[in-house]
Amino acid sequence: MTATAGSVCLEVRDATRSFGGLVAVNAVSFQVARHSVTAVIGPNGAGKTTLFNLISGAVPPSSGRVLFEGTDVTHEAPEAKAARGLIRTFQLVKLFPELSAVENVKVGFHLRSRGGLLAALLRPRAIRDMEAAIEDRARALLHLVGLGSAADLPAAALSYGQGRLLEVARALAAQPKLLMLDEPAAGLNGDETARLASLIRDIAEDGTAVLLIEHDMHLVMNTADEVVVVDFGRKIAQGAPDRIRQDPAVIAAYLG
Ligand SMILES: Nc1ncnc2c1ncn2[C@@H]1O[C@H](COP(=O)(O)OP(=O)(O)OP(=O)(O)O)[C@@H](O)[C@H]1O
Repeated sequence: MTATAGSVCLEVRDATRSFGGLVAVNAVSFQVARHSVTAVIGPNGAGKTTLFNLISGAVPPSSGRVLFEGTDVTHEAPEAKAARGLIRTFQLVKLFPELSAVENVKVGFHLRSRGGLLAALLRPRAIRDMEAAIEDRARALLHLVGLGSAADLPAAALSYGQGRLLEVARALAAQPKLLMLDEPAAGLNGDETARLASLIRDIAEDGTAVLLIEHDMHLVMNTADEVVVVDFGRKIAQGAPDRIRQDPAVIAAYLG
């Protein structure tokens, strides 16, 4: 399957999901380009979380397709998608509270490094080298998200906002090609949101496509290249933030 070759990282085609008589996601199609940030926005209950579940594999679609890097992954489990580089963080922070920040990030490496681990187990020297490389990389990622000085603190000692940033660092450890963020700014203060916005731009510029659900319009307008707007399960608009802000259908959805 080469239909999404080139600059497209993710393609969602006519994704549909019903729950009983309710069509939570209704024939939604869009693409996410490499090096780009795409935001999915919409009123409460519009279908954003269900759409994310269809893409990550947590919920199978009733119909439609999901293509990742040109391959049809519609019916793959979340773990298989993660191994391909489609990585999602969750709305709830699920960190290991007793482990240090750097240990939490190291957990992220194992989301994608299955084959290499067995080979390393057979060679103790290789394990030590690998562990040292992972430690260095984990500390570099903490530095990137602004938690360099908190590397050795237990995750339980971090503020809520720091915990969310730690979760992003852990997701980056898995070397995503596509990073899916569920409401990453929820619960963050203004400074943390500003740091997160610049971090998201850096991640995209480094080559990882970012797809986010976000209610914080300031973050959306400051980070997204492309905004997909859903309402009652349907895509009602798509485009650059400036255009979306003035779109009559979007304004009506939010006022209505
Ligand atoms: N497992 C489920 N069973 C039945 N209905 C569901 C299920 N999951 C979601 N829904 C319904 O699908 C619709 C879309 O929900 P969804 O959570 O995807 O919206 P959302 O845009 O993420 O909302 P919010 O912004 O409030 O998180 C809602 O009407 C919701 O009640």
